[in-house]
Amino acid sequence: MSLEPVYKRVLLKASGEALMGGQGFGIDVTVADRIASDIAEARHMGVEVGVVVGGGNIFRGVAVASKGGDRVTGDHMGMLGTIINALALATSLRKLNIDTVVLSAISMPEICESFSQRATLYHLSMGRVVIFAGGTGNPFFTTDSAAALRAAEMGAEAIFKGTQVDGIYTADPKKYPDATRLDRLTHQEVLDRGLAVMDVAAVALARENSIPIIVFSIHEKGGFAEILTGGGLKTIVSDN
Ligand SMILES: Nc1ncnc2c1ncn2[C@@H]1O[C@H](COP(=O)(O)OP(=O)(O)O)[C@@H](O)[C@H]1O
Ligand SMILES: O=c1ccn([C@@H]2O[C@H](COP(=O)(O)OP(=O)(O)O)[C@@H](O)[C@H]2O)c(=O)[nH]1
Repeated sequence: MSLEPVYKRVLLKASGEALMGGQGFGIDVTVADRIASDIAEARHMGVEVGVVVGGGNIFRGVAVASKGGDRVTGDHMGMLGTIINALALATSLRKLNIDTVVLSAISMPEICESFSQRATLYHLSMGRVVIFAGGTGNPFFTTDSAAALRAAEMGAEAIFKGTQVDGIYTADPKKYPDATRLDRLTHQEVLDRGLAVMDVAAVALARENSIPIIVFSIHEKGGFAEILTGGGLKTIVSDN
């Protein structure tokens, strides 16, 4: 029995670290395949899906800068990492016969299409999963900000932040095991309480555009579909 989804058009943010699985670096194909199967389930329910993939499993600009490298070059490396991840996830989706297109914020026409809002809306209307690669295309930003930006551009009803933990806690649960999960917050509360599950710029952009953020664990098989039908463990960030 499959339940009706509560949402029709959503943006899923999958962190690069999630794709790494148990490895120290790179992409674990079994994890990419599993995340793809969750996205396929959403498509089979008729939900239109845009995906922003992170790149933290390959490079982070700050890590390059902390070892004496140039931050902007480091961020360029990070953004290229997100494109590698996007191609891997697209491959996993196509293995499941899910029509998928990669749109990159950094033009590389031999490899994938360039991002535009017009292309995004066209591909969504054709029933394709749209994977947004290259973050925002600018250094000093994150793929969380790209998620908020693309969600606004595609008219997503909500941002689904698939992460290592099953919601927003009173403090980072990895550092504070006594922290408790919060069911509901406003964007302003996330900012005021410094709940660092998503960066400030991303939360502020989502707030400006009245887009709810739903934080859930990307590691639960079938979790995305469950959250889409209104169930599952999660935190909802919304102003109403
Ligand atoms: N208040 C909080 N509630 C939940 N997670 C938090 C909180 N503060 C920090 N975090 C951390 O934020 C991480 C989620 O961000 P995510 O984007 O998945 O990871 P990364 O930034 O490494 O890519 C969690 O793994 C968690 O350790
Ligand atoms: O708009 C963006 C998005 C990403 N990045 C770079 O790409 C890296 C990987 O992205 P992110 O850290 O957001 O990935 P995630 O934490 O989701 O794996 C970042 O550290 C930045 O160096 C960037 O410069 N601009």
